[in-house]
Amino acid sequence: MSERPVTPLLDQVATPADIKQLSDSQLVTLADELRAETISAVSETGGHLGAGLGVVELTVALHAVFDAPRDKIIWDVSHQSYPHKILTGRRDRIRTLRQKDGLSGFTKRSESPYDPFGAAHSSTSISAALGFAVARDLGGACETGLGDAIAIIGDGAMSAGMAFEAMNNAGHLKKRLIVVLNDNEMSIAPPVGALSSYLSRLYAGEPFQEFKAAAKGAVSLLPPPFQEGAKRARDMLKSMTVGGTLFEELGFSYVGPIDGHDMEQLLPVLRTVQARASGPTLIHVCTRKGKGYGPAETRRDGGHATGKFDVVTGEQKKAPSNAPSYTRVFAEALLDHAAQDPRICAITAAMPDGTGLDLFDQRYPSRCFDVGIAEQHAVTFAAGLAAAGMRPFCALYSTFLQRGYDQVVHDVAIQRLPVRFAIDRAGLVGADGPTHAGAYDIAYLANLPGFTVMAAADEAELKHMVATAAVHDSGPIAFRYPRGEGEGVEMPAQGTPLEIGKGRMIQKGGRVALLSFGTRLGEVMKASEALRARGITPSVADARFAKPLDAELILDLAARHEALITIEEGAIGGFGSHVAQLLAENGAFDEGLRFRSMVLPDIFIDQASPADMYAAARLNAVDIEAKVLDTLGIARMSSQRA
Ligand SMILES: Cc1ncc(C[n+]2csc(CCOP(=O)(O)OP(=O)(O)O)c2C)c(N)n1
Ligand SMILES: CC(=O)[C@@H](O)[C@H](O)COP(=O)(O)O
Ligand SMILES: [Mg+2]
Repeated sequence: MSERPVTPLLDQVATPADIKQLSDSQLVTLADELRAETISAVSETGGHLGAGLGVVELTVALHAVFDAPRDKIIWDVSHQSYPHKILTGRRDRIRTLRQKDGLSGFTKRSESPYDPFGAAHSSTSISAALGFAVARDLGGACETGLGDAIAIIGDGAMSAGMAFEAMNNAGHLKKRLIVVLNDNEMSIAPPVGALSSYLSRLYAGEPFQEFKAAAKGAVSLLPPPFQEGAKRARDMLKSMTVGGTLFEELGFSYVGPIDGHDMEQLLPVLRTVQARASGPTLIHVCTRKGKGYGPAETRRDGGHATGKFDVVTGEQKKAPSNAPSYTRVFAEALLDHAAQDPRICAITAAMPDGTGLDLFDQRYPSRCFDVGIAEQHAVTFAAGLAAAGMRPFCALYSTFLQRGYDQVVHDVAIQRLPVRFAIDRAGLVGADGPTHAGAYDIAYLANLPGFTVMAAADEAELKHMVATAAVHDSGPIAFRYPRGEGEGVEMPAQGTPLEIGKGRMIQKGGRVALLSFGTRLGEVMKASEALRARGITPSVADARFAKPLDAELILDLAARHEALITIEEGAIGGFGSHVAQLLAENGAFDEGLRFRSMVLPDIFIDQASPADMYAAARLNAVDIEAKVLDTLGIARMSSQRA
């Protein structure tokens, strides 16, 4: 395959209207070209590859049959939306995907009228589509008009409670709503759970071929209300879905399963549903993640996400690094503790590899739980385990823990249950952008009575924090750490539990104290070096705890310096706010202390490299240096940034 594919039909498609001019056989060719273009683009940008490749035919078929943007095509998670972007006027920018100032890796309302609803967290599509459908029937207004609402949701995303809340409501409201269940038998990792087994049973040994043969007369293959009476249809449906499906019980007409890579099945089924559906309809489409690109198809994760790669060999182009990732440090530290303590168990919500718990699962499968995309359940399940004397580590990305917040408050904190929250991807994560930023956990956890909240300054600290959490039985405890590699510091042979609520002095200086919480400590030290060259040696401390605060350390810093500046990788309302409260309550401002708090700005920062995102957030060394100079009232003649 050449790096820049030859794409004569794709070249004719500026918008979906052009697709409607093509014959069915041309649509098959268009799909091939679209697949090649997707592979080529992602090879240059990196990103989510496998899911998009799995829906190439479905994307073409949807745009051929439905009338976007009037009809609302809503991609769940939307990591599979790159082919959709190529067909909807964004092909000229597709090679900017996930880059600074480029296209988002997800659907985004501000990016295109063909993205009626933004996403990146899973299982929201059916709810959103139902909202559009109900608004349409209530006479709502939208610039592009309101037609059909079509949610495309994966089998992994379908396992989340929110999808079922939406199905439950949709089945009750009985509005015309189309759900395409894209079943590739994959989440990021192989899917888990009873629903996954159920879906497999729905098509185990099922008659794709028979369906294909008969698909041209698809009306006769479809269930009421699409077609009454055709014996052949009834017989076929019987063999496809013995005894009615769960979806039918929820009030949906169920169509399928069909082969989602076969236009001869997709097009007639979508056309028939488009022409005849009157209520909620679920089309069960079977696809393969990574379809049509060998290196993706053969990967364990179906090529879910990739760095830049060589199209011909599939080889990734990422430069190797010597520092261990924070995730790995966490995972290995937890294994050490689990070896000593059979009460330790681990929970992930569909991210075993991303959280490092795949290692735990290999070593201690009976104590490791992948609960699927179900963060709410993960938290309360962990609470139950804790209440019964286990020592659960609930390992979630900061951004996904947001979904389990009521459970954190109601099931964990109020009951003072010792659930250990290992919060990965804390801070800005780079190419996934604002939907995945771990920006809020400090604020939303440190405000909870009885919660202990830590942030690791480096990978050695992380090891100590895992040890701290392992023995902390008096209430909930969280420790946060970022995506990516550590600082390359020397590692202790084993972690040592930290004294709860005690920070550490890193360097003693004068005039200004820099109080860091988390991995900005490296930038703080760089800023300190730059300031030293200007004749200012700041004191530097690592707070380690946002809750409980080290009041003694902080008040002492306040008493001994003209200025105190906090730095954290979190939104307003977090560590700095707690420090401000402490200082105010203790009269530190009355004594004339100049206090500044460096936090993530009150905006959603678009995707870029983490360093660029931190530059946008003004949290890099140069910004810390500038803040010190401003705070001390020193002119910044040679500062690097105005
Ligand atoms: C709430 C939430 N939890 C976890 C994730 C991480 N995540 C992104 S895609 C994905 C797997 C989705 O599987 P599926 O819906 O089957 O789509 P596929 O990739 O197989 O097409 C997961 C777990 C997420 N985006 N949102
Ligand atoms: C779409 C999604 O939510 C995940 O695939 C996410 O992009 C993974 O992020 P990491 O690469 O940080 O594991
Ligand atoms: Mg899937």
